[in-house]
Amino acid sequence: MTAIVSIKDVEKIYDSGFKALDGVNLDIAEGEILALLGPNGAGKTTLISTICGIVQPTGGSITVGGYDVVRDYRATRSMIGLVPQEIALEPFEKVISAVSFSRGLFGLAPNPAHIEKVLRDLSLWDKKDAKIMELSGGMKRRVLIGKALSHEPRVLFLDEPTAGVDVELRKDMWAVVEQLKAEGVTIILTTHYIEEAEAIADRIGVINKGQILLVQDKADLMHQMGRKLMRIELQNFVQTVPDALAGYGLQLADEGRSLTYAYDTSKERTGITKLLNDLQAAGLILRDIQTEQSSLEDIFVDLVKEPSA
Ligand SMILES: Nc1ncnc2c1ncn2[C@@H]1O[C@H](COP(=O)(O)OP(=O)(O)OP(=O)(O)O)[C@@H](O)[C@H]1O
Repeated sequence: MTAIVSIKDVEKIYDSGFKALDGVNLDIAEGEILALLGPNGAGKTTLISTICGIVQPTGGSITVGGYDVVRDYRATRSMIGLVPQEIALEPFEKVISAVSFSRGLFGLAPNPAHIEKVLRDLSLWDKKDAKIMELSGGMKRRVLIGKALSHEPRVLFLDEPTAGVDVELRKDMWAVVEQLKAEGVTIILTTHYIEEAEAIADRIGVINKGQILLVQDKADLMHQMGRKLMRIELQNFVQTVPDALAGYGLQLADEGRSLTYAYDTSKERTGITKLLNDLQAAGLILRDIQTEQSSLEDIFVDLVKEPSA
């Protein structure tokens, strides 16, 4: 993997003494969409801010395109577009001026053709002369993306791009992200919405209390989610799993009143039919059967839950 962003042992202790990042290591591949999931206060914004050079890490190092974000700040910042969580726009400004002005901030010459492309891609071209105050919330968010894309960045950070946005607009936003990816932009987004990570990410990272708990290909996670658990309630109690059923990896539950069987729904053969026959042959009578599917949500909740005291 060619990493465009490389984060090594990054730590951030704020002046208050609070440790918001605690030894973060993460490589982000050129052209991927990485979703960072985490509960409130997990450190997502702090992590993005350190990569963008807005917050100084108190330990470790970060490179973007091979340049150090602290030492070579101007070089790295010019490669990055940042769409912040909060909408901070000048209400009386016109859409096209807001987006063009952002490009100027990076010391780049005007490029009306690029600005037009950005506005067209974001379906904002017909609103180019509208004042920001005349736009809907969803359009304002798209203006923020337009500003972040005005200087042709290679890496785009989207901090909670669809917080408080309705389902339809959320899907529009996902389509915009997909299109940017097709153009080769690397995208890192933070989100509270698990379905958002499921819908658009190539990889999913989970962060909690300043630590990365998991970074995995979405496809692998989905595979993990394809695992189901079957709980077989029995009429008769059993003390141990009968030898004849040893090959199934069954677990005793409910003090011998149930057996659980884990299987992979993505496999052609789940083994369920044979197991049910073998249960009968072993003299076990079934009272009920339930199945449970693990989801990304379960995985996420399991990862971030507080250990019980
Ligand atoms: N400037 C600051 N000084 C002190 N503590 C801060 C500062 N900025 C953030 N924090 C703390 O660092 C922790 C991580 O905050 P951060 O905004 O990075 O989390 P987050 O994962 O983005 O949360 P959310 O999902 O709520 O936006 C929080 O406990 C927050 O209170």
